[in-house]
Amino acid sequence: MPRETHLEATIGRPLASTISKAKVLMVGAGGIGCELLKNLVMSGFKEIEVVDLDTIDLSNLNRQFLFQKQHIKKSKAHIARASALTFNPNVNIVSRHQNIKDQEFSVDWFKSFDLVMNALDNLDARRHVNKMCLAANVPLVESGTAGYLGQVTVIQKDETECFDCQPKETPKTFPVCTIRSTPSTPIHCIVWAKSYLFNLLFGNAEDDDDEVLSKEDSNDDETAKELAALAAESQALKAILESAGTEGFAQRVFDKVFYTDIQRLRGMEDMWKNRKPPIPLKYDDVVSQSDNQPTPMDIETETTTLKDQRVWTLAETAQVFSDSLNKLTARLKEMRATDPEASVHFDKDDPEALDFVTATSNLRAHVYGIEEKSRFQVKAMAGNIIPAIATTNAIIAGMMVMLAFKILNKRLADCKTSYLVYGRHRPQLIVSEPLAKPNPKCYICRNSYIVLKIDTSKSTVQDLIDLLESNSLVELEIQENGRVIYDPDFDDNVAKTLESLQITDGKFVDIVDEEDRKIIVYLKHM
Ligand SMILES: Nc1ncnc2c1ncn2[C@@H]1O[C@H](COP(=O)(O)OP(=O)(O)OP(=O)(O)O)[C@@H](O)[C@H]1O
Ligand SMILES: [Zn+2]
Repeated sequence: MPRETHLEATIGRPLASTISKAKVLMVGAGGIGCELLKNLVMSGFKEIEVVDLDTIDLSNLNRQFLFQKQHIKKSKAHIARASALTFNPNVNIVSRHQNIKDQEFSVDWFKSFDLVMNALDNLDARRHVNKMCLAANVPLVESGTAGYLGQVTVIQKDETECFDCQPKETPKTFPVCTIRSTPSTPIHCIVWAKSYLFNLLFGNAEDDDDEVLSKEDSNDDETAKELAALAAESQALKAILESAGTEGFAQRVFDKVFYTDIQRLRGMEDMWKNRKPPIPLKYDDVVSQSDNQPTPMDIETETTTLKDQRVWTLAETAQVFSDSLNKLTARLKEMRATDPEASVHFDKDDPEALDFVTATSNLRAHVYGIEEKSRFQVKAMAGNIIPAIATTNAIIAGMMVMLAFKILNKRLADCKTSYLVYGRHRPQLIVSEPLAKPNPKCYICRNSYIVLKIDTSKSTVQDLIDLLESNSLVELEIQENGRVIYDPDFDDNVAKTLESLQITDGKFVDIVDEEDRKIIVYLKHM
């Protein structure tokens, strides 16, 4: 019996035929994507394109069942394709190991699909695909999971809410002074280690201004002074960096951040009126304490699990600090030999980076009398990890296919937003509600989209203004990704070419006219 017979019996021959001809784009081949691709090839889809920018990591294997140990470091998109084909070889899958934001994935390319399915893990990429699907007028099935929670919905231009119709919660930020001067919890120390110290030592100038630090408390005079002092402190640390690779380097960094800087802070009496002041720590004192402690050799002979799960002694922490600092600076030096702008970014799966952040956050916690954490705990906190659960992904991917059936069967009205909710006293696991109408105030989907073909290397901002004005749009304001390019009081850019302002093929430009009408122009270079 051919494979399709059961499907035709279940959903009817006409829909089975529509599905077999539909061209589907799946963005993301991670936790949800692996489940989804397996579902798609098993439920009659025959034309699938998969895009994922990442490679397979050991930590993916517990839930991304299309991947196995021998696939580590290989492209997720290509391996997902190869594994899915073993379930059903009669499917045409195109895999692309690329970022969905790449220019070649133009509006026209999106238009070539009947349906787009998002299996992504970040707001930025979701927002981009949302915009592209609106511009191309292609239905989008959007999904997401976090632990036991999950969600699926459908986005269709002019019919439903888009991804940006409702404001999204932005990741939590911490006031600069809490992180830099007055931490009181382990997460404050971890954020300091990961977002401040790590970037200062191994990043480049662009990495300095991290978004997790909010500037909201920098208004009053005292705070401004403190911020200036902190900036001077960062500069002094950068000077020590010149001696990277020489003997005593780790000790100099240690004494600078855990002794000299803390000593200065401790001298600010007002700061400690209602708080316990920090106690400066010297490298030599820690190392001389270590006589009765296990030597580094003892640590090495422990199993990785044990070393990960218990809180290290102060001497061990100092040892891990200097080892990881020396290894990371050596790595950076090697990278900069070929690219002077190179930097190392914190990655929870990079063992040396995690060692460094665990050691420095715990040394800081020690100085401030805050509870210290194991490497395992630091990994979860620094990586913002909510454990991913295979079952949640499987349920959500199943519901995505049901929505795909309805959309392709032209029954958008039957589609619902569904939430997977978890709670002991709730009678049901899945709660659904009708798709919401577009938010009339949405800046993204309530605008007109136009595609403008223009030579971006020759055309100037003035040419663009003339073109728009000839279409009766007057008193314009032009923005690109939040950057003001032109408004009636700011004409510095009018003579510049679009290309010189990095407004090139595939970019979106926002136009607001005198009546506050918004138009999103999608630029095509020609
Ligand atoms: N801009 C993008 N273009 C293409 N693929 C993307 C883009 N952004 C994210 N992805 C992919 O979306 C997938 C999301 O899957 P998932 O949430 O399971 O994340 P993961 O990285 O596999 O796991 P974890 O984050 O838990 O380590 C990832 O494979 C990721 O590479
Ligand atoms: Zn919207």
